[in-house]
Amino acid sequence: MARETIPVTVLSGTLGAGKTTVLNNLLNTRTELDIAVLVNDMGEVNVDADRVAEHSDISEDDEELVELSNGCICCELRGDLLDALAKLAQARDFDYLVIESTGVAEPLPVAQTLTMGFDQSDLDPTAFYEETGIEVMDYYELDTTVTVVDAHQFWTTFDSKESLMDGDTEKDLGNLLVEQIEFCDVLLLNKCDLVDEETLAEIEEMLAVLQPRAEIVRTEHGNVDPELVLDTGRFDLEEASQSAGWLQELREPHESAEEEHGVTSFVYSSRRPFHPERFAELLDSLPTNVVRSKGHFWLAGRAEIALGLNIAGQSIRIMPAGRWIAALPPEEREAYIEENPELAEVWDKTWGDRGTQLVLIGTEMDHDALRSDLDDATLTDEEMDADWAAFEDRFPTFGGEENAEDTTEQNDQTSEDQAEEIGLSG
Ligand SMILES: Nc1nc2c(ncn2[C@@H]2O[C@H](COP(=O)(O)OP(=O)(O)OP(=O)(O)O)[C@@H](O)[C@H]2O)c(=O)[nH]1
Repeated sequence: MARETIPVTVLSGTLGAGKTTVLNNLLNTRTELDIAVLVNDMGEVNVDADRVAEHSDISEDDEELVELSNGCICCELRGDLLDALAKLAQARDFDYLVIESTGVAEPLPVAQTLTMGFDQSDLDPTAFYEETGIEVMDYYELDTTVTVVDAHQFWTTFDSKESLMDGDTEKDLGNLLVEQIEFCDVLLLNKCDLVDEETLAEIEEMLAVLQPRAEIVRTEHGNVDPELVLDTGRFDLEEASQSAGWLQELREPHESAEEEHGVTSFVYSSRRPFHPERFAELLDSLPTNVVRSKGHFWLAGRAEIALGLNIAGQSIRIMPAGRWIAALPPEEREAYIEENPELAEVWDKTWGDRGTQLVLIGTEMDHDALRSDLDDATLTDEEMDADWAAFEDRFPTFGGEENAEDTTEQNDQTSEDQAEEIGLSG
């Protein structure tokens, strides 16, 4: 069967969710596809690759089993990933590639690496690429991104403050889980044998709100019908990047009806700034049934930039979310408003575009109580007239807050780099 490009499935999922088990199942299930495998492991010894070799027809000496160890393919090994795949495609004939990423990998950068290659990405070209000019997209096409979710650990992951080191970066487990859920085409809810029906239904409800686009499939011991994860043609970078539930909710806010298991989402909007101390206290004591929150907010005393909020389980991250249009030099501001006439509708005479928009997703949330708590954290009429700079402010400050450049877009992919975990309670 002659193909122009080799389709690729990427398996993500937190540590121990069952990625290797799924992979072994795929390799052992009779399919007419000749599958090559790339396994990424953080350690020096690629344990997962050993287990794939042990449990399938692919041997470790086989060129169709590629190991990338000692790092993560979503960060420091991105260039190595491109090289390894290009070399693999040159050396061997096969129909399909499955990549098992480490439990700490973020799926978006892996997908970007595979779809953009060296030419369009910020990666330094490797010697192999300089020499051959061969790009990974010449051979491959990302077909399906799959996230394996551990049903047994699901709620505990959100309740814990555990984090893992990925190289020099500390990654919070709740955050990783949410990122992996929010960026994928298929969600495998694995380890269903360990969880009762009620809990499974509750998790499924949450998954569907966090990621409305993905197909959700229950599995036990990674047993999945290959047709659901191989050659589905489901992947689309643009769609996948825009598919997170919180993003859709921000675009088209609606009060979601309570489902059977109480999972809901809503958008909180306000045109008053938060009082830094009261808002910090509120975040400190946020009920644990708020599982996810995302958006930007206006903090009194921060006239230049919007701050971004990223809550996943117990992890709260604050990052710069872009410069207020109102804080741009007059000429730029006017040019921007001219290009975006819809801004006129929300423009406030005094404060311009400053305001707050947050999506909250959770189980059995009391929307009215949360809205009222959030309202109470905004400035009172009296405080509106006070000196905002005098308020106690525990929120992080960011480089360039005085003269932030080119951040008119509410783009948290770049600002995630500057994200700070706020140790509000500590
Ligand atoms: N009870 C039960 N155990 C499972 C299931 N799926 C996997 N396991 C077990 O869970 C453990 C972790 O599974 P792996 O497949 O290694 O998970 P992984 O995601 O590859 O783990 P890392 O590579 O360490 O991130 C193994 O002991 C599996 O046998 C399941 O559906 N039910």
